[in-house]
Amino acid sequence: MTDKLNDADRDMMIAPLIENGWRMSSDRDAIEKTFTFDNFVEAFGFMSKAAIWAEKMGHHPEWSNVYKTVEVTLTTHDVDGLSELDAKLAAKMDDLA
Ligand SMILES: C[C@H](O)[C@H](O)[C@H]1CNC2=NC(N)=NC(=O)C2=N1
Repeated sequence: MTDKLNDADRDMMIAPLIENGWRMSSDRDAIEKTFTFDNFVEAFGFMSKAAIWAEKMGHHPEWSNVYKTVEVTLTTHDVDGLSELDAKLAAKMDDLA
């Protein structure tokens, strides 16, 4: 099982994501990002591609979609907080968007 990130890991893996539009959740150990696309088809296309990666990784986002906006929250339920898997999935989502 993956471990919860320590402070040094957070500086290395989470800080760059924060620079790139991710934010810390205000109420739990999770990161969040709002992705905005040109239209619904682009938003849903992003979700389809991200879903395939998530399944491949065995690590799944909490997310919702309204028209061209996708709200994403990443955390690792197994450790009740952020793990390396969240950092990896966040970086992959940034690549796909
Ligand atoms: C057995 C399976 O790999 C686990 O239940 C995975 C599935 N996807 C998951 N996704 C997330 N976000 N957190 C988890 O702890 C988690 N656990």
